Amino acid sequence: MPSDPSAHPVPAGSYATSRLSHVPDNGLDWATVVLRCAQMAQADAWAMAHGQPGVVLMERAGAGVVQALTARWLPCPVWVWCGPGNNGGDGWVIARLLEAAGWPQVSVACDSPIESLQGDAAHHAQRWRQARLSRAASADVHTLDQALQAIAVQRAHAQGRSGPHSPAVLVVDALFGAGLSRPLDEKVHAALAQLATWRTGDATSTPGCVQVVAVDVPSGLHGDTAHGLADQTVPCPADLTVTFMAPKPAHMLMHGRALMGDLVVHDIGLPLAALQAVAAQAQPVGLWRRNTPVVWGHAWQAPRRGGHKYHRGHVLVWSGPRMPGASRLAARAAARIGAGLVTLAMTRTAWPHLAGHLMSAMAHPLADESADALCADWRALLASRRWNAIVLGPGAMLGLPEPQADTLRTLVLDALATEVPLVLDADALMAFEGHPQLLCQALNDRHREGAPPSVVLTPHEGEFNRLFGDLVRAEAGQAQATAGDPGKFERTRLSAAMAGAVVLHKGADTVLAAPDGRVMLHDDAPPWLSTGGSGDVLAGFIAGLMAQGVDAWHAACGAAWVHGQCGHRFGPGLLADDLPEQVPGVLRRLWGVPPQ
Ligand SMILES: NC(=O)C1=CN([C@@H]2O[C@H](COP(=O)(O)OP(=O)(O)OC[C@H]3O[C@@H](n4cnc5c(N)ncnc54)[C@H](OP(=O)(O)O)[C@@H]3O)[C@@H](O)[C@H]2O)[C@H](O)CC1
Ligand SMILES: [K+]
Repeated sequence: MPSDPSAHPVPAGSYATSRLSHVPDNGLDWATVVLRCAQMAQADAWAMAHGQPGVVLMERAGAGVVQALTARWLPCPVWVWCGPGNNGGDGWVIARLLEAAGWPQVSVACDSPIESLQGDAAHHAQRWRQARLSRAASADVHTLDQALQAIAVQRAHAQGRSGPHSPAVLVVDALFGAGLSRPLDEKVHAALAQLATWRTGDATSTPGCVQVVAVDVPSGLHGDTAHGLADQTVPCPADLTVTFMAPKPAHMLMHGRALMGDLVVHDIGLPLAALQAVAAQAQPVGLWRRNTPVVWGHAWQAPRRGGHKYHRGHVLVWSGPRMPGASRLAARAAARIGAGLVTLAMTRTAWPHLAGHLMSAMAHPLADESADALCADWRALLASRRWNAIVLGPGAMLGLPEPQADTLRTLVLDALATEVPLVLDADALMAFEGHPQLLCQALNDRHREGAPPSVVLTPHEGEFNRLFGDLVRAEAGQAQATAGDPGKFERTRLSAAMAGAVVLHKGADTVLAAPDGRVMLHDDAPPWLSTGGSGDVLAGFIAGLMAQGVDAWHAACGAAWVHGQCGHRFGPGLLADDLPEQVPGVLRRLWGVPPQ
């Protein structure tokens, strides 16, 4: 046995979604979770308490960065900037392993004296020093100021000779990672900002002449929020970021992702038991998950032989007078995903123009001579039969009796007064702009503590901010006085808790949250989905699933997944109208139905 525990063989291996093929029964796997920084530290602590020394984990972390880095760049001058904690510890490993791999010019900058370092970082700083001394090389450590001066010179000398795989200087940012506890001080921020300027290129240098590898996260970015602390700017984006075991929220949220460059999630060998221990501590709501069929498939089954259309539920879709296309998209989506029957409720004036366009869906005309008449007819329709789900919002407002928002608010509150599962989208949410408490009150009146939620709200970022912005800021501000923006995960979680409803916060990084604290990330939205009407289809998918008896949470997660898959299947040129037509192929694959 080698005497140094960190000299154990390092299992290689980057993050691979192929691990999904052997997930255990509860679906918990490193590849399906998003861990907050504190949870990652818990997993590390568990592993250390169960026989995996911290220095070994650090060795594997550093080796993972070197593996990703050497796969991308040819040997070139490297500066490793080490911070005072374990992020810096990874940096010392990286410097040593790069030199061991034969990289000729590796320099280290650290503003903390080596003697002041603690624990695993101190161990690896000493190992770096010994490795240097054993080769009779200088073990000088530079300050960040000295590093900046040297990089300026190296960069100037290399003008015109750098390329994408051989920058004039490669900087490894190992200053701060998961332990960032306060905003960067001015000097460090300025050094990173200078690096960012060189990286993007300026009057005297070409872009890519200086490139950056971030260890865990670009320094200054908080892993949980994807922002700097107290809303400080994150000074220097990376070309490559290597994090460990599982992505953190910042790696998955769009504005964090944009700062990461290429992302590698490296397996440092923490066992599944460490994750299970963290999950146990996160009960009763569990860990934040990534949206895959593994986590909702059990709640939604293929239609059975012998079933009939009434088993598959009846969806009622509110159709506004002037934008009937939106509600028709939602109706078709609900039917395609399996609802047995779909009815569109529309004003009598719109009825002749619209009813002829409906084939499988039914239409129900409502009086529209006044807001009172319309609302009375709507209430009568709500009470007239056993609806299994309602969609209200797509194209809902334009053309309603004035004041339009007041009329729509009444229609929404009437629907909320029933017990029918409900999707509130677009206009139905915006009708409550300036009155979020009114919506939250009605939602909470219907939501029974301990019962599964029965309403899904589907705002995009703009709608979310207009509806919940102030409430969430106030709530988050009370919890964390100086932390700044709590990030999309936390904002969505807070809104769901306040509303007593599932909130599906749309975007390329859709975050879903339930009132009990469950949080899910849907990070698989292809760019083709950003087209008019795409959200209307999503609302229809959710209602179509709820009509079949799927609870609001699993319906929202399942619908988001189907929506993404439909986008992938169609690809470029997608119109929202195309999405429902992709559902048969998506479901065929999901359920393993053999091709025709
Ligand atoms: N499984 C894994 O993910 C592994 C991760 N590893 C690496 O470890 C870091 C996290 O290490 P940690 O020591 O917890 O944190 P940092 O190195 O990021 O920073 C902590 C030290 O920095 C000080 N600090 C924090 N913010 C600032 C600031 N703005 N300015 C100056 N100094 C700051 C902090 O001081 P305190 O006063 O708050 O104590 C600490 O001294 C993770 O990111 C990975 O890179 C491991 O290698 C193992 C496996
Ligand atoms: K870093």
